[in-house]
Amino acid sequence: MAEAMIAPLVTNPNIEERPQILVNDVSAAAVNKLKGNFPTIQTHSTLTQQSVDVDVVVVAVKPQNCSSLFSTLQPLLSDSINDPVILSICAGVPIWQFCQGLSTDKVVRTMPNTPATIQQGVTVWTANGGASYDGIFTSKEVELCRELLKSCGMEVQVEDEKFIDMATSISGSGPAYVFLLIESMVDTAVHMGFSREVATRLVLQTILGSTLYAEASTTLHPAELRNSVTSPAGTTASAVYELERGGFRSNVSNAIWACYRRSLEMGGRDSNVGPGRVGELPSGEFGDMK
Ligand SMILES: NC(=O)C1=CN([C@@H]2O[C@H](COP(=O)(O)OP(=O)(O)OC[C@H]3O[C@@H](n4cnc5c(N)ncnc54)[C@H](OP(=O)(O)O)[C@@H]3O)[C@@H](O)[C@H]2O)C=CC1
Ligand SMILES: O=C(O)[C@@H]1CCC=N1
Repeated sequence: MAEAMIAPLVTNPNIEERPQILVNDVSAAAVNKLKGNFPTIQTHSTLTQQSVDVDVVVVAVKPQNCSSLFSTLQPLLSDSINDPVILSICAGVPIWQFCQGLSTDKVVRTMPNTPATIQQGVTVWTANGGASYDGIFTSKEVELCRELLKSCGMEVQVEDEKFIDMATSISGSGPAYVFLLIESMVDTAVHMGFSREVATRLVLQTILGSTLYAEASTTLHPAELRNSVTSPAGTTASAVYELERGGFRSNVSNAIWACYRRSLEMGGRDSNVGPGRVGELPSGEFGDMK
């Protein structure tokens, strides 16, 4: 995911002042791949003081690697001359764990997605403190984070951390649901006899065109757009009947709830939530997240 966020910073022609990017990754293969794709960035396989004397430290390790990263990063941060903002993209890991592990309050939690690679991502984010972050960050620091996230596409700032776990299940993991739909449609078209190339073109343009059409028709409910495709006694009605019979809507909904539960679970929270479950949805107010 870090690579998806670096790409627009290096390649977006609309960025006037390119930031200096230092990347640290314990995986030599990951470092080599990044260096190969983006020769202008600096890469290191061990963290150095130089890596943290920056404005923003983006933490993009897997959630299960956070505590080991914290033990290496914390001493460097306490010696840092810059007191950088820590911007996490880690699914599930709550802000308080970063504050505790890194001895800083300057933590921004985000949930980006991979279309960032082509500046078509959406990132949901919040700064520690929510609406009252101003005792923790300067407005310049918050705006710097916003600019960084904007380079990846759309950014949506939320005031309550609970929305980050929810966004993980919609926009963070969402591209995988769409890619699975693409794969299913293409494979069926190939099964029918289309070449893979034509099948892929038909499916991608159908999804892209439908998305742009829905975006241009915000006064219409998606059901109205669907109804306008569905001729009486026609082909679409037969397809939609089978999708509904197979539980399409509830499958999508169950998948999203499962994703959300996993995000809560990874943050050590009560994850027995959702339809038919007894757990309470997180209230999510800052200070109430532990
Ligand atoms: N993939 C996605 O679409 C999205 C991912 N995220 C979040 O982004 C984070 C990264 O996910 P993803 O990019 O898929 O994972 P990857 O495993 O591809 O990337 C993480 C990289 O961090 C390296 N690493 C592990 N420990 C350390 C350490 N202590 N210091 C430096 N580098 C380290 C890993 O090396 P090694 O492989 O050797 O462990 C790996 O190269 C996760 O927290 C995830 O929740 C958020 C939104 C979307
Ligand atoms: O699968 C994951 O855990 C990460 C977080 C959101 C998308 N990918």
